[in-house]
Amino acid sequence: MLQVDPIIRQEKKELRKELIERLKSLDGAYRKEASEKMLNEIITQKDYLLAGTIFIYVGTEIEVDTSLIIKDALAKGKKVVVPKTIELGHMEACEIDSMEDLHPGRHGILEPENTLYRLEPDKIDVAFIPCVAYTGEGYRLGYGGGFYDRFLPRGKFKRILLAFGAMEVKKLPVDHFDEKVQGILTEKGYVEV
Ligand SMILES: Nc1nc2c(c(=O)[nH]1)N(C=O)[C@@H](CNc1ccc(C(=O)N[C@@H](CCC(=O)O)C(=O)O)cc1)CN2
Ligand SMILES: Nc1ncnc2c1ncn2[C@@H]1O[C@H](COP(=O)(O)OP(=O)(O)OP(=O)(O)O)[C@@H](O)[C@H]1O
Repeated sequence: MLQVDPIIRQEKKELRKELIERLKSLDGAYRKEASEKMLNEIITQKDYLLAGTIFIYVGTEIEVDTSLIIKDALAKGKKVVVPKTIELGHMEACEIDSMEDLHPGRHGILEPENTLYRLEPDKIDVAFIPCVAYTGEGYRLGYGGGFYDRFLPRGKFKRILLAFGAMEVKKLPVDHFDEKVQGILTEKGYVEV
């Protein structure tokens, strides 16, 4: 069994609550402008340019509007795979051909209806990862499902966090199973960690 430190778990829980509130309170105009800036950043980012297959989350109302990037990637003939949740903590990467392949699933997150077009994680070149908070060192805090901590070790793809700069924090509680990212893309630009 995986050992979870109860103190770290509690710290994450409290921080998550606070940061989800911060995420919700971001101004709509900031969200829109930042999402557009992220598209402009990404289209010049080397890993994205070279990628044949990208794994990218489908942003909700409060997250980055990743539909801009999804459409750009599809228009450029890249293979686009997105998360499809199977059960708590387990997601698979499924290919889409257009935004119309997406339907509301758990928590209203848009996802493909079935796993018919599932792709092995080792076929992914770059993964764009969500968070509710991140540090400059590349640690992230998600909604607490442990989805990404389990998924990321299944492939050797480049891991790029895609988030609002407003969600950066100085420090996060880190447990032994927490997976880091290699790059951070925000509206302020792209940095490697
Ligand atoms: N846009 C987007 N897609 C994403 C994520 C994300 O953060 N953003 N995820 C990032 O991981 C995964 C989905 N995250 C989820 C997190 C929680 C639950 C959920 O059902 N939670 C339960 C309670 C969980 C618990 O018991 O702790 C619930 O709220 O009922 C579902 C999906 C994959 N897709
Ligand atoms: N590799 C793993 N194997 C088994 N369980 C795991 C693993 N990683 C995380 N977990 C479980 O998932 C729970 C949630 O982890 P954590 O709080 O780090 O999620 P998160 O990073 O916020 O969420 P997400 O990855 O879904 O965005 C942990 O308490 C732990 O029980």
